[in-house]
Amino acid sequence: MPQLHVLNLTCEDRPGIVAAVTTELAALGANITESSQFWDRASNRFFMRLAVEGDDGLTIAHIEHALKPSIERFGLRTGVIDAHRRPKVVIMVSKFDHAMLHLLYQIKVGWLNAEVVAIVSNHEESRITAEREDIAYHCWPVRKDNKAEQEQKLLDLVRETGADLVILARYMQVLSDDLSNRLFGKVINIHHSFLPSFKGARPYHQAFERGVKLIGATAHYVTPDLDEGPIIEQETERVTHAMSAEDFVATGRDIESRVLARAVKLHLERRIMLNGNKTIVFSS
Ligand SMILES: Nc1nc2c(c(=O)[nH]1)N[C@@H](CN(C=O)c1ccc(C(=O)N[C@@H](CCC(=O)O)C(=O)O)cc1)CN2
Repeated sequence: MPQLHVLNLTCEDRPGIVAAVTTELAALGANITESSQFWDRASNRFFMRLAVEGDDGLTIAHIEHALKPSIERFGLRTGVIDAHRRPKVVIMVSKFDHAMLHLLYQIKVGWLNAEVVAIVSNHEESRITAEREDIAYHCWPVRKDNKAEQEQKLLDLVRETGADLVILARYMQVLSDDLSNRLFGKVINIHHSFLPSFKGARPYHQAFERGVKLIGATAHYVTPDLDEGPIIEQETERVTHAMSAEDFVATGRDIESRVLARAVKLHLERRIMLNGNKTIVFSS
């Protein structure tokens, strides 16, 4: 079966990067099936994503070895994954399970290529879903006096399962600075507002009180600063004066679910590259 790998690379921009990299891949007999690139003029940084198909003997090590000349010449930072490998994810949820259920459905129908290795919650509400789906469930209530202990359990779980991504699917606890930094780039949160508006808890009620005409949801990487992480995906929907805050909540559920699932798919397909506190998204 032909091997399919995804390659992300970045370096300071200068002429010759694409020619050099594609020549090295061609020498491996690899075929580039998709190519995306971006030059950030402000930082003079170059970013590229390549989908590379090769014969059944092609490995990540072969690709990394072939790119060594360009890595040295241009100072490339590279990431290579086997696109046939099924990424492992941990889903974290509190009481509202709509975004988690949507992820499980999108995995079930094959739209999202991922294996849920565990569901973690600070409440018992979703245990029945996990048992139905035959997924390990960890209920770790968080209080001020046990936060560090509970967060260490999450770090251990990520290490033991080899999870590639932690998804905060309406998990309503603020992760500590240490945990956020240690897992930076591996934790995606869905915030139930159109950031940067209405950060924090109860954004729909904030929006209702403000009298907005649009509400939305934002998927972002988690950083120590609440709701300030690099934005991956957003969507909005019109609301009216006749709608209550509860109507906002109901309208927002589907937006949150769609936005989070799209962000997770983009991440697992290595279509997102971090650029400072922003993201570059190489959509399909
Ligand atoms: N380090 C971070 N942790 C988390 C982030 C983040 O951006 N950085 N996002 C949140 C999710 N979230 C909004 O999207 C959010 C969650 C919780 C709160 C909050 O104020 N929680 C209270 C407790 C609430 C409760 O127990 O129900 C608190 O932690 O004191 C605000 C926003 C996930 N974590």
